[in-house]
This record gives sequence, C-alpha cells and structure tokens, in this order.
Amino acid sequence: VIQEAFTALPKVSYDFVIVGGGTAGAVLANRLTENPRWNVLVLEAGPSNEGVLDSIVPNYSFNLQSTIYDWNYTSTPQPGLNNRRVAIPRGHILGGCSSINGMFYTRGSSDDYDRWAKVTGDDGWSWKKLLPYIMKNERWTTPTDRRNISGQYNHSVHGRNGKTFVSLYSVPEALDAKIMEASKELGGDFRHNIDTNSGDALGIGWLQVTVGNGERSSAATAYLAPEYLKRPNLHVLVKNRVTKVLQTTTNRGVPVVRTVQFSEGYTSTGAKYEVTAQKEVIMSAGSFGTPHVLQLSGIGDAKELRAVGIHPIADLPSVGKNLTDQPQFTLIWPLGMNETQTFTPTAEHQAQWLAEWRANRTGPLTGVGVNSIAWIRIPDSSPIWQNHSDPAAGRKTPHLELPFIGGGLYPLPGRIMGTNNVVAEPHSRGSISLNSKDPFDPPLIDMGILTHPYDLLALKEGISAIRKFLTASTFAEWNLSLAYPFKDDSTDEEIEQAIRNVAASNVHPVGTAAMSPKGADYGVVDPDLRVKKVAGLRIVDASVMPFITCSHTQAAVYAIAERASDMIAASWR
Ligand SMILES: Cc1cc2nc3c(=O)[nH]c(=O)nc-3n(C[C@H](O)[C@H](O)[C@H](O)COP(=O)(O)OP(=O)(O)OC[C@H]3O[C@@H](n4cnc5c(N)ncnc54)[C@H](O)[C@@H]3O)c2cc1C
Repeated sequence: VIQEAFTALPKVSYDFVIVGGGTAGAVLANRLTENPRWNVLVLEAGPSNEGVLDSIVPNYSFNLQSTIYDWNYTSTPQPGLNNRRVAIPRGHILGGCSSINGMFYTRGSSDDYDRWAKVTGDDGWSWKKLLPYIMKNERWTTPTDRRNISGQYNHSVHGRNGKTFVSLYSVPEALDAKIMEASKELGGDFRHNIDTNSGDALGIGWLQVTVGNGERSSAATAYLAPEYLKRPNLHVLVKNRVTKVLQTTTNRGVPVVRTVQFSEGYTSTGAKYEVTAQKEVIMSAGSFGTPHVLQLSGIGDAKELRAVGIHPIADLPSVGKNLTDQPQFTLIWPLGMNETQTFTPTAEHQAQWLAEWRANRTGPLTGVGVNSIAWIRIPDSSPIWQNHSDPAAGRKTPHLELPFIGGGLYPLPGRIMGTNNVVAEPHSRGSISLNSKDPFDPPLIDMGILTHPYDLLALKEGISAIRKFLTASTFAEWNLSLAYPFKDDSTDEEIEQAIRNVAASNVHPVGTAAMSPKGADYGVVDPDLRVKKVAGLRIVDASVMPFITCSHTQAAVYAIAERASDMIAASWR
C-alpha cells in the first residue's frame, strides 16, 4: 500500500531505503522486493499517481506542468538564451517524470551505450549487454487503434514480458503518409528506418510510445501496480521529502552513509524523521533531486559546500556538474488552405473524445501528438566540423532529432504543421548547485543552454535539414510558409536572435552525478553506481549517465535501473 504518514508504516527495519519513487526508484522497489526477505522503503516527495486523470489520458500530459505534480523548477538566467530563465518541469508524483512525460519511447543508438562502456571501463554498460535489460523493461503491445503494424517496427528488438507497455503511435494523421512519401522520394538521410530503436537510430521512423490499452504506462502503473503494492516487504511513503542523507558510522576511515532524514508534507514545517537502511541507501531522486540532496548532505565540491555553510563529508567536485540537456525549439508552418480542407478541434470535439476514451480507451486522446521522427546527421561536408569536434557517440548516432507534429484528424491535416528541431547530442554543459543550506530552497539550476557555439550552429543545420525535407513534392499542395519563430525571408542574424529568444530545454537533463572508472579522480559514482569516497550509498537514475543518449531519456533510465537492480541484488546474495 501507499502511505502518507511514516507513523502509519509497520515498525520494521529496512534493508534498502530508496530516495525518490520516480522512474528508476519504482523499478528498484519492484525488483528488490522480488526477494521476500528484503524490506524496502520508498520515500517520494510528491503525491500518489493513483486516479490522476491527466497522468492517465495520454493526450492530457501537458496539463500536469505547473501543477502540484511538477517541481516547477526555473533555471538561472541563461546567457545563451539572451538571459531568459526557462521552466524545467520535473515529475513531483509517484512514478516521477514517467508519470508526466511525453511518453516517447526512444532508446538512442548502440554507440551511445558503447560510449558509456568505454568511458567507465565497464562492458556491462554496452549496448549488447544492456539490450536484455532494455527488453526486460518492455512489454510490447498493439497500438490502441489496432491497425496492422507489420512493416512499422522490428519485432526482434522488442521485449514482450516486461512491465512497461510500449506500442506504436495510435492516432493516424494526414501528415503520416506525406512523411513516408517524402522519405521515399528523398532517401539518403531521410530514408525510412523500420525501427529506430534497433541500435541504428538513423533515418525516419514511426514513433513508439509508453502507452498500453489507451493509457499512459508509467514506472508507477507498471512497477508499483496493485499486485506489487500488496507485497508485505514493499513500503511506499509519498508526500515525504528527503532533506539529507547522514553519516551513520565510519568503516576503516570511510564514512558510511545509510541514514536518511526526511520531512513530512510539502513544506518545511512538517514532522522530521530519520531511518537507517541495514544494507544500502539508493538515491533515485533524478538529475536535480539527487545532486541537490547530496550537496545538502555534504557530498560535493568541498569548497562550494563550505561557502554555503555545509560541512563536507566527501569532497566530490563533480556532483552537480556535467548537466547535459538538448536545446530545442519548434518551427510552425501554417498550411495555405481553407478551413474545410483542414481540421481544428473545438470544445465539442474534445468532449466527444473524452467520452470515447472513457468508454473504450480509444480515440484521439490516446495519442501523444507525434507519429514520426527524423533522426539525422549533420553532413560530413558541413563547415561546422572545421571548428568543432563531433559530439555524437558514433556513426550510427544522429546529431539532430526532428519530430513532426501534425495536429489534424485523419484524413484532414491540421491548420498548422510543427517541426521540432532538437540537438540530440549537445556540446553545452550546465550545473546544479546550492542556493543555501535550506533543503526547501530550490537549487540554482544553470542549464547552460546554447553556451557552446556548436549547439546554435547545429540548430541552424536542423533548419536546413527541415527545409530540405519539405522540398519533397508531396508537400507542394499544402503551400507551407514558415510563420514562427522567424519567416522564410529572415536574415541569418534574425534567425540567430529568434532561436536565442525561443529555444528551451528538451526536459531531458542527465549527467549530474556521472559514472567514471573506479579510482578516477572525477565523476561521482563507480560503474557499479556506488558513490565514491563513501560506503552504503548508490545512485540509480538519469544523473549517472556520463553522456546523454541521442534520444528522449526514459528508455535509458529504465535500462540503468533494471541492470542496477541485478547488480544490487547480486552484491547482497
Ligand atoms: C515534461 C517531461 C516530458 C518528458 N518527455 C519524455 C518523453 O516523451 N520520452 C522520454 O523518454 N523521456 C521524457 N522525459 C524524460 C524522462 O521522463 C526522464 O529522463 C526520466 O523519467 C527520469 O527518470 P529518473 O528516475 O532519473 O527521475 P524521475 O523520474 O524524475 O524520478 C525522481 C523522483 O524523485 C522524487 N524526488 C526528488 N527529490 C526528492 C526528495 N528530496 N525526496 C523525495 N523524493 C524526491 C521526485 O519527485 C521523483 O518522483 C520527459 C520529462 C519531462 C519532465
């Protein structure tokens, strides 16, 4: 069961305490309690996901932002964005970001994982070794519209017995046929790739989503489903925020950190508790929550910690550094056609769609708004390579992600088409640090967006690629003209300024507690995810990625958490 008061929990000793019941935390909670002898406590700051309609209806996911289900973080002024502050949503709910995300299921390329193996010296992080864990997470299912999907994915690279539902997009749009016609006509970078989740991520593929039976499949619905919450050894406490991890003892001069301090409710005035894990504390508070709690606890850059009045227990300067996210913005192309040839949803449509969803779990509300994505490389001949190194992990790795947003209702197109422009592997890096030693004071989050000149040039390469794609003859009848964030005839300078005025985070922050080889004098965790310079503490979430995957990040987090569960279980067997 899910509890909101620590006093309501049975008085047992916990083998493992998991900080954060998010994407990774829910996986660990499930897998570690497969062993009935191990008691596990999950501490989640946000409320339960149960019954939250916006988290169940796939098309409602945007409603969750700027609510109680969001941490509502705002970045520091971003020099690369003309000093704007940008919003960075994060799930504040059981299931974490997987309960509020866009449900895109994209794994990245095999190169991405092979690079992790190379930079950590642990072959277990390679694509080949992780693929079984990727598949262990996945429960492939038919899309909600039950169309014939042969030729739209590669059966052999998908798992059928996992926990998280993965399916193909479910709301056909007029745009779909056009994308595939253009792909056929242009080929090359725009060739059709039957499954961009196969390790070779390049080309245009159909979108796979974490949706099953018309509902969002999150880490909470999948790994903390009622059948698992029934386990007597699994204890889930929501609406309780961890404020610190504390040194429990010292073992041969090494601080042992197995005690967790937490505060009930959403404000600093709640009751305070401490709990000590018999085996390990696992930090799964995400790319912001994990480094924030570590720093509050004295684990981080000793100089920076002392400056805010925190006594360091482990000097790990990499905590909170290497913050990596993909810069992105959307181009809007109105269709030069009249209203009868296009489709604009009304309030009446919305009501009908909700009624259909409630009755059958089918219809337009099962869609996430995107059906296909182009993953492409910047040409080898581009002048960009004269001044910049290639940030991609290898030749099967795209530099750019270009999702297509149609918005119509088949067979009519929407009044506008959107093309998202994302730098899949950026060069810019940001950081997260303490504003003060008050755990309820939000951290300073510097996303570093567009601070490296490569990233802006790469976005401009993305614009060229989109324009090239739209020259395909199939688009002629739509009379597309660019309306936002600049015009077809804008100058180079106007385009650069427009990008800096609208670009934002792709909401995929990673890397703030990154893995490095055992014994390295940089990085935060060893390849087995144990925090360096202390004992009793591991990190399992998006923060451990040394490099971002060229993708949306949930599939990689699930893979990390599935492998971590095995590693942790093995070390206590
Ligand atoms: C709006 C949005 C859209 C996205 N879209 C996609 C997408 O379409 N596809 C995709 O693949 N990825 C997407 N992502 C990214 C993806 O969801 C994340 O990378 C992934 O879920 C992160 O998992 P995690 O376990 O690292 O962290 P989280 O899932 O964020 O889990 C961290 C958990 O810890 C809790 N927590 C934090 N601090 C504390 C504390 N002090 N005490 C107690 N609990 C704490 C949080 O409340 C949260 O539940 C999106 C993310 C967002 C926010």
